[in-house]
This record gives sequence, structure tokens and C-alpha cells, in this order.
Amino acid sequence: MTEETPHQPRRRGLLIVMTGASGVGKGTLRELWLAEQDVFYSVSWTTRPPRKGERPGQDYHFVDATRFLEGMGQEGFLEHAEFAGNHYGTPRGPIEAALASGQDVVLEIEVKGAMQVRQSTDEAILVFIMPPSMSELRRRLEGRATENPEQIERRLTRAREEILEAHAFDYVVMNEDLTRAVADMHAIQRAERSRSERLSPEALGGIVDS
Ligand SMILES: Nc1ncnc2c1ncn2[C@@H]1O[C@H](COP(=O)(O)OP(=O)(O)OP(=O)(O)O)[C@@H](O)[C@H]1O
Ligand SMILES: Nc1nc2c(ncn2[C@@H]2O[C@H](COP(=O)(O)O)[C@@H](O)[C@H]2O)c(=O)[nH]1
Repeated sequence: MTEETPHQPRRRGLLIVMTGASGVGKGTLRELWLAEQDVFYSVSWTTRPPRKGERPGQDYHFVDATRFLEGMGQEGFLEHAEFAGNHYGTPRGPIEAALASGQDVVLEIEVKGAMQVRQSTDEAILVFIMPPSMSELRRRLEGRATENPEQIERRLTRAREEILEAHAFDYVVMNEDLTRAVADMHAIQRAERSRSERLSPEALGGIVDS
């Protein structure tokens, strides 16, 4: 809910960044967590070719390397990174408007990009999604069957590096039981909405005057 009521003053939206290894279940978790919520999901740009069933403009903006470089100059990215041979970036434009209107914004990105977001803004809430084990992560990547064996090994190598960075993030959510992980995401969002610094003096004045 972003609507202003006498008991719920307008606040700035939350900027929530989900990060973690490829295949840990970020996308699966995000879809369940955000179902029936009016949240702005940031659709990334990527030079990776679309997978079967992926919808341009909804899952990604699929572009070639030339267009990606142009985008870096023109629209500008909040962050961008190379991952397993492809480029990925978060377009900056729509994010500030959504936050200012009180809408929560969710990014789902790899670890280097999440660290760039941390450096560029204090307001980001960084959530690291953790796999129960490397063998389970492998099982999920193999089960998804969207990469070939060599690409899976490349993603697992990167995953080991990423997991060692988990201490740098605000929250760690273990994605073993999916229902529990979804509940953890709701709990983080609820708690962060209650943080007092997200209320402006104007919003508090509105309560006093109501
Ligand atoms: N808690 C879970 N238990 C078992 N399987 C899961 C769980 N969460 C997700 N999966 C499965 O793991 C696979 C990878 O999930 P998903 O594609 O959401 O990962 P991801 O982190 O978004 O990957 P990428 O970063 O590469 O986009 C999917 O087949 C999904 O169904
Ligand atoms: N730094 C960024 N990482 C991103 C972005 N969009 C997605 N991703 C992450 O890349 C890997 C690989 O994704 P896949 O769809 O090819 O499996 C994964 O960890 C994504 O979360 C982005 O804009 N910036």
C-alpha cells in the first residue's frame, strides 16, 4: 500500500536489493514474495540471449553489446556488471520516481552490482539469498537446465566467490524451505517500513495535524 491515510503518512519507498548466487532461487522467491504487492520490479538490461519462455521487457530488456554501451551513456545504469560472459545493468531512470512516489523498488542482481548500489546510495537494503549447500545449488542449476555443463561450472565458481561476500549485506535469507524464505522477505520488508528515519518531518507534521 502506498496510499496516504491519517494513520499512515507518506514515506519514501524502500529500495530492496536481492542478491546471491545464480540458481539459488532469487527469481522464484521474488515472484512469490511480490505477488499481489504494488512494488516496482526493476527490469534489467542484458546482452544475454533470451531463454525459452523469457518475455522481453518483463524478464529483461534484451540488447546487443553496442546498445548496452549506448545505454550506459544515455539512460545511465545505477549499477552494471559482467557475469558469465554477458553484461547486466539496472536502468537508473525509473527507480527514483518510484521511490519518491512511495513505491517500494526491488532489484534482483548479482553480488558485484549489489555492492555498487551500496556505494552509490545509503538507502539500499541488501538481502543476500543463501543456498543450503553447494550440492543443492548445483542440483538447482542442473535441474533448471538453462545452461550447458560448462556454463553451470562457471556459475558455480562465481557462486563460491559470492557466498564468501555474504557478510557484507544487511540480511541473509536461507532459501531451503521456499515458504519460510518468502515469509522472511515479508518480515524484512515490514521491519524496514517501520524504521523511523523513513518518515520526513512533513509526514510527522501531517499526523499531528490530523
Ligand atoms: N527453496 C527451493 N527449493 C528447491 N528448489 C528451488 C527453491 N527455490 C528455487 N528453486 C529452484 O531452483 C531453480 C533456480 O531458481 P531461480 O531460477 O529462481 O534462481 P535465480 O537465483 O533467480 O537464478 P539466476 O540468478 O540465474 O537468475 C529453479 O528450478 C527453481 O524452481
Ligand atoms: N549486476 C547485475 N546483475 C544482474 C542484473 N540482472 C540480473 N543480474 C544477475 O545476473 C546473474 C545471471 O542472470 P541470468 O538471468 O543470466 O541467470 C544473476 O545473478 C542475476 O541476478 C543487473 O541488472 N545487474
